Amino acid sequence: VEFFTSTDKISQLFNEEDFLLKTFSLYIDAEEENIKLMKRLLLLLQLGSYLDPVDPEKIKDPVAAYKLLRRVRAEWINIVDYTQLSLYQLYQTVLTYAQIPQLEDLDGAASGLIRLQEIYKLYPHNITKEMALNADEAYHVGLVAYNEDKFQHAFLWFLYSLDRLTQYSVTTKQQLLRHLSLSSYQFGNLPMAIYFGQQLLNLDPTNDDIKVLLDLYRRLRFQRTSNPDILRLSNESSKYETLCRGEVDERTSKRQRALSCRYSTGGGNPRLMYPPLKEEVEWDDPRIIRYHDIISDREIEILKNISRPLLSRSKVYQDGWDTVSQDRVSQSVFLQDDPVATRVSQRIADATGLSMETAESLLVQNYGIGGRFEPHYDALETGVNDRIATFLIYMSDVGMGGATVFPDIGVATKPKKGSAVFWYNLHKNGELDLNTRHAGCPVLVGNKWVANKWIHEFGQEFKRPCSLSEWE
Ligand SMILES: O=C(O)CCC(=O)C(=O)O
Ligand SMILES: [Fe+2]
Repeated sequence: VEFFTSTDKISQLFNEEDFLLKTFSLYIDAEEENIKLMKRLLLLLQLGSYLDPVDPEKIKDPVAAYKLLRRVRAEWINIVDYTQLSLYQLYQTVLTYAQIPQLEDLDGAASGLIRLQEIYKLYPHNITKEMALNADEAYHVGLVAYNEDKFQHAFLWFLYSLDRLTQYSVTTKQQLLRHLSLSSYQFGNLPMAIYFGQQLLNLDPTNDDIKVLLDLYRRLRFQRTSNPDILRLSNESSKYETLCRGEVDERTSKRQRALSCRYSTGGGNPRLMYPPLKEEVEWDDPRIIRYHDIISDREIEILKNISRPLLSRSKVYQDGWDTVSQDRVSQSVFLQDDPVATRVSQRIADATGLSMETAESLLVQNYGIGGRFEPHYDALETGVNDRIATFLIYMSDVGMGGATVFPDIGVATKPKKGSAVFWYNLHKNGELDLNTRHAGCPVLVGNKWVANKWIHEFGQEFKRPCSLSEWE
């Protein structure tokens, strides 16, 4: 199992740990019992050989020899049996089935922290407000950042680690100074690289490796002038990141405020008479509609419970393949033939007026540490029967972060439990609507559960007539 890509999986670790502790304790008790038995056996055998020692003289007697062979064999078979009683093998099997976080989980979780830091512009001490990392943990996060070529973030984590170094830390001051120097160099701040290199050399005058590096840095220093401030996080960021942080520009929010809200019965659909749908237009072009209270808390609980044991790492469609990607950190499952999913699907059909005949099964998703889905189109651009529309249901509120954002139009929709957003990915002429590019922002605090319904083109011919116009 993979843990870091689903907060729900991580919460299962509580049970897992409980199980591990209990079975370990049982195993020790059983082994203890076994050792007691073996000690008693040893005593008996020692006693037997004392009372009835092997007498070389007697061996000449064939009957005595026969008896001796029998006795020794019986005793040793007994010992072999006793030692095989050991539960070691069995316990090993239990351990191989136990779900212990892998190294990939630790690296993935660290990578999630770094992504949060990038998008929300956080310093290590902001991100670890409630719960401080110790020097070793911070060093690990720094190394992961370094390996991802995020040298400024790595530097800040190494500095944080240095600050927290104690006599109990496994990480050494030498390691940290070296990495502070290396990441400064990689980031292009040579004075800082030289400063930390020199500190290391003072501490460890025989370190030839750092002598060579220092020499290089000093020579480069005279050739290069760039001197970026490694201690300050830059203010530049993409539209996607700005939206994730909730910085919406004035024009967008004005236009958004001018949009409308209404109750709808889907043109007199009896299933929607009571209660009627609560529709809110979140954006006009492309039209993004929010449906409030489209799914009940009870239905949400059922969908989550069914999905929980079935979740696995989400993939992205790339060059004809579904592949695991850093761009999509979540776990998900397509729910087939589930009565609640079917009921929800019917409600989506009623709300949108579209046919669900060719739609995909409901996809339930849970995000992990820094869980996200980087900007993408839902349409797969396969040419035929593409994903004409998306119905995205929010099955949880999210403490902080986790908005769905559309960077090309500057719109962010916040998760609100029980509500959904709906939009067309394709124009009426079948072309991809380039403004529907969107992303799920990293989850900063809390759990994020969503369910997607991807609706396809076939079957919508009379429900959403196509157009020959270039403009629709
Ligand atoms: O989680 C979100 O807010 C967006 C999810 C999404 O875009 C998708 O699953 O295609
Ligand atoms: Fe999407």
